[in-house]
Amino acid sequence: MKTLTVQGKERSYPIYIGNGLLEKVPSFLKQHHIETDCKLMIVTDTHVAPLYAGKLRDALEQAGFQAGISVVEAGEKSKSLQMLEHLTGECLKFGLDRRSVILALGGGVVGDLAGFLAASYMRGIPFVQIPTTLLAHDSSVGGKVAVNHPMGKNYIGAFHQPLMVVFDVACLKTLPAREWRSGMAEVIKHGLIRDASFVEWLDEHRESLDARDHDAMMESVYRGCQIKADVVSQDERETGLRAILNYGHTIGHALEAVSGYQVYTHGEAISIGMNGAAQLSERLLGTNREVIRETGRILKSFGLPVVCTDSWPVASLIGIMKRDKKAQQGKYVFVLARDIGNVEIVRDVPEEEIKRVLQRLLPDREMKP
Ligand SMILES: NC(=O)c1ccc[n+]([C@@H]2O[C@H](COP(=O)([O-])OP(=O)(O)OC[C@H]3O[C@@H](n4cnc5c(N)ncnc54)[C@H](O)[C@@H]3O)[C@@H](O)[C@H]2O)c1
Ligand SMILES: O=C(O)C(=O)C[C@@H](O)[C@H](O)[C@H](O)COP(=O)(O)O
Ligand SMILES: [Zn+2]
Repeated sequence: MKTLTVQGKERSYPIYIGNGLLEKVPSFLKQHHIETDCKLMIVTDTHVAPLYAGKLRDALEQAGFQAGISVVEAGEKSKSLQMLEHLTGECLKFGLDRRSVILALGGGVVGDLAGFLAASYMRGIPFVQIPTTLLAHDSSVGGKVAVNHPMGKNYIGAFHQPLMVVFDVACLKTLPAREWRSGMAEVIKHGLIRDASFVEWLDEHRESLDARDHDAMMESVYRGCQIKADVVSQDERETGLRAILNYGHTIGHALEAVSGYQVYTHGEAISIGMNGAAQLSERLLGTNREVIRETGRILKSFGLPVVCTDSWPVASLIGIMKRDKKAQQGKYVFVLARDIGNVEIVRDVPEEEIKRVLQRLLPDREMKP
């Protein structure tokens, strides 16, 4: 097992990464002074529940804990206020109090939703992130928890750091291929924003990663989490540096929202968004063409899309980007690439430049005005 630490302003917490860690959750809880008289609620989704919820509950019950299970429909649609209200009712019925702990067992959807439940239940109770997707190496670390609003992604949320993150890489073996690839987008993102040698490593280990070789999974999750933890430890609440973790997200979030969360996975949208951001970088920072080519090449080599096959109205995309959380006084803020492994935050990006790049990402001219 490997361990990383996220240094928070008020509190630090560990990220445990290893094989077969689900069974160890009870002992991790006890190490963190969660005693068996604290009620637990496992929040999970309809795909993950039959695979891992029983196993986790059995381990907890054997150790003397009392744990309920709440299952939400798999998919982004569950990141909603309605689902939050439903889960709050489940917790009340099960008798959770302020000493209780929520266990988020699943991908980023469950992590964001159950994390926000923990942030708001009785004004805040502890929670543990137990990620089961590759992408959740990103979402489980850093304490951004949220649900979506009909007008866009993650508009209703909080910063609420978990008690710990327990990443059992064995869970990744059952992940559908498309979700594996989607997770690779955020792994690659971590390399692109901070560590060119990690991008090289990913490139060299593509075959073992595609085969989900244990050592390759461990290394990619470890290095991805390490970069995320390092950034979050320096800027927990996104007052500056942390915004670099949003590379590809200004366009990516707009694509997810415009398509009603039905067409792209988060990682696919972010992949297209990173290609768009790389292209903007050439225009606005004079970044070398080779960086743009390399960005597209590495994403494509992991089976990720870099352009849209469906067409979306540019005006709608622009409208959503205007409401991006990084935007200030109506000005677009983008994370742009100087080089592989080196990005910067650029304020006041001209709308014409964004439109120009969108034209290159979209297939059908008729839909573009
Ligand atoms: N909070 C953050 O910092 C942060 C960071 C990145 C992404 N996110 C959010 O994360 C969400 C995307 O997360 P995701 O890609 O994990 O999606 P997800 O949670 O929807 O999981 C993807 C799919 O895989 C299934 N699944 C999960 N684990 C499985 C397993 N081990 N075996 C088989 N199937 C499994 C799920 O049921 C789902 O159908 C988005 O809402 C995104 O906005 C948040
Ligand atoms: O942790 C962060 O900070 C990130 O930006 C990580 C992103 O991968 C993630 O998708 C996050 O949820 C985006 O946050 P938002 O503030 O743009 O909604
Ligand atoms: Zn993301």
